[in-house]
Amino acid sequence: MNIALIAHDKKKDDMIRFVVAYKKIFEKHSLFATGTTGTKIQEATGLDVHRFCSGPLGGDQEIGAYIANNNMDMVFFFRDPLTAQPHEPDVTALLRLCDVYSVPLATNMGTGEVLIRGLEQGDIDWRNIVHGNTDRVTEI
Ligand SMILES: O=C(CO)COP(=O)(O)O
Repeated sequence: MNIALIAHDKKKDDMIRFVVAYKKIFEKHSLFATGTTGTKIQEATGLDVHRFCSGPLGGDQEIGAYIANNNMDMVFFFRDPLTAQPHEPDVTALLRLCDVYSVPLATNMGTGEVLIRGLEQGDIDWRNIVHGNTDRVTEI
């Protein structure tokens, strides 16, 4: 599965702890992230993560394009609901695309726990049907 990992600054520590805790699951999948989040995950876990631009510089939109092209199966986007983001329209657009394409999305660690366990026990396997025989990007 292709998995996107994104965290606003005040949620980056949560994201690192989360990926460290579930490294054994994440390492079986292709990981994608916005720039700073991806760098921190790589440093903390040694996992291979494809990094897009930083969120405020277009990274959310790049991940949105993957979703629109059926190239992203799951999104972990740990948002900071208490801090205004300069790129709020991009954030909203990414969340919207998850809903448009029914891509499983966790916006906090609580839901993230459920989603990652669901992934491991096969609850997200229906995404393989959605893929069909389209040419999917699994790595760049
Ligand atoms: O701002 C972000 C998501 O909206 C995250 O971007 P970074 O991972 O580059 O900090």
